[in-house]
Amino acid sequence: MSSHLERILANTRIEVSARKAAAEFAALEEAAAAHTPRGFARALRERAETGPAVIAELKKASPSKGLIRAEFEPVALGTELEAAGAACLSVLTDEVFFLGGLENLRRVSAAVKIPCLRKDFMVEPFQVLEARAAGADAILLIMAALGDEDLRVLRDTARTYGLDVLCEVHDQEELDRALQLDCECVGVNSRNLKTFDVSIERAVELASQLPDGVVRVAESGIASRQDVENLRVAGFDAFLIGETLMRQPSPGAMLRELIG
Ligand SMILES: O=P(O)(O)OC[C@@H](O)[C@@H](O)c1c[nH]c2ccccc12
Repeated sequence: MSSHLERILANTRIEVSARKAAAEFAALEEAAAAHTPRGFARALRERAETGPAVIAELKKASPSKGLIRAEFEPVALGTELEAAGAACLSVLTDEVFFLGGLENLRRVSAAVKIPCLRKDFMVEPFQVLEARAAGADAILLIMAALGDEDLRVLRDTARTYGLDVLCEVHDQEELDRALQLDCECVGVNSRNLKTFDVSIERAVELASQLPDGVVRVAESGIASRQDVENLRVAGFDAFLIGETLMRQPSPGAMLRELIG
């Protein structure tokens, strides 16, 4: 039986190779050159000095929760969350499972000043070019998704394009691998992508293993100000929050409550 993650990755590979086959590389390179990456890790580190640094995620739907937000206007959401104090944004670009898209990233990134993460399942370097061309300032690399060699190639490509990397782990073994990759940010995902179980306690446990040199990001299942506080006390600098914001009529008001 294949896990949720394997299903998503299989679909991603098919879609990426189709887009790559149809791509106009000169136009993509031109769009990439027109976007100067805005220091995702730096923005988080600076914000963490004075309070919780939130990466607010624009997520319309997910395979674990189905439709999360029916009325989904990415630019309005992004600007609202920026005004409410988000340090960075995360924009889902997977179309099939998360009802996102690169077009959302392109529009949101152009409308805000804060750095934007391309949230997707990165399996090959072409997606890094796409990310920067769509205005991304950082990409996500999921340790559970790929072997070390593929991850290294993606990290090198991100460096070439000046994008920061958020390395996602959910256990000690993945954390050890992530540290070998030497990424700017390490995220502990409280959601197991193979089973979709969520456990914030697991993130708290792993926090003490994260070195000082990286931006420590707690991901998923953060539902209250108390959750943010607990994770902060455990040692996290930054908090990736999607569903809790997206379920609210006013995500900005909710964000103020979480960090205020
Ligand atoms: O909506 P939540 O529970 O606040 O979670 C946000 C984010 O952590 C989650 O969307 C996520 C974490 N890692 C991922 C990898 C792919 C897709 C999505 C994710």
